[in-house]
Amino acid sequence: MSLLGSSMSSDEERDEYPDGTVKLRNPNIELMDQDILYHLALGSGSHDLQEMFGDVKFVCMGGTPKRMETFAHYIMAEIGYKIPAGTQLQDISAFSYRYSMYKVGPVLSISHGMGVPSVGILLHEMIKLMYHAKCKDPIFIRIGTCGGIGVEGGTVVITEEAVDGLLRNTYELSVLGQIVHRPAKLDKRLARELKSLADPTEDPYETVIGKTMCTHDFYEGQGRLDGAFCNFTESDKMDYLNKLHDFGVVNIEMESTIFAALTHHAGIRAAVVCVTLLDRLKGDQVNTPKEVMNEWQKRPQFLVSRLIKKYLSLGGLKPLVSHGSIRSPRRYKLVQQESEAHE
Ligand SMILES: O=P(O)(O)O[C@@H]1C[C@H](O)[C@@H](CO)O1
Ligand SMILES: O=c1cc[nH]c(=O)[nH]1
Repeated sequence: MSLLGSSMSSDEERDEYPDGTVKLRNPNIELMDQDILYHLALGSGSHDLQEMFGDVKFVCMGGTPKRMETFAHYIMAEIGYKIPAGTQLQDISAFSYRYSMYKVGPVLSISHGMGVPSVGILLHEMIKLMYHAKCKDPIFIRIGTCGGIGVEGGTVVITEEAVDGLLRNTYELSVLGQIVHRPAKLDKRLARELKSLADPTEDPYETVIGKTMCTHDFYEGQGRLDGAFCNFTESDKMDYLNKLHDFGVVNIEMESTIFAALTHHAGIRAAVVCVTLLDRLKGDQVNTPKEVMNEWQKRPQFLVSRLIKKYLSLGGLKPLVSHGSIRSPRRYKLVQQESEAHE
């Protein structure tokens, strides 16, 4: 059985080796002398990727470098991970000038930029990185922001299903001039587990679970009246947003379909957790003060940290040391079996 369980039914093709390492659905890669992960400033020939990343269990992604640097420092304190005195967390991908990546023991924290193409390039390279590093059962989580539909600003939304602008549970792309569809499936059990980690008595905000619509544009694509162009009326917009609401869409963002589709295609468990910056049924402009929004952006991080600590069974108490002991896959396995026994 895989280390952290699996969302795939037995009749589906599993894209993992039996030991839980990530298998690529691309026969070309293993025939190459080396694989350059260009946008990460890493490569299988230039770096010992297994030594650098072999212990990774959680790959956390979000739009901005600042958010992911903040998350790296936050999770470091939460899991009690120590780096040598006098050193600092380094941006591993700094020289790509594209994405920022921080490693905190078993957790990677990476910025993905805005929109499907940007996160798509990163996902290809991160999935290949997991393969080259022989990571076992990594979990991918997007920690994002979004617009809410019928929920207040500051609400945390866990995606149960990602749909595109036509409300299809799929990621569509063109390959060699042909339209290809990939199911945009997230791990429902992981989503429910995240929801169970919300604390309705302690958290001064709501955490909900529902459908997420992923668009290719922030303005017209999300039915905003305040872009540089707009050919529809306020009433057209409200009809559309109400239709989304009736369909069960709780939030709109710009990465979830490809995030769900590529992780599913790679047999990787994944979740999307976003905070709403506004309720789109009440307006279009994001006008909440920056300090408030910065606070809100930490809310998905709190939830993801609870999940990571649950899997590492730390409760924020047991300190980890850099490398060495943290790499024991056996320990992770025992912890997971215990937590499954309690479900
Ligand atoms: O994770 P982030 O906050 O970047 O996600 C959303 C979707 C777009 O990338 C961006 C639009 O403001 O925010
Ligand atoms: O309304 C919003 C807010 C954040 N991100 C989005 O994609 N849409």
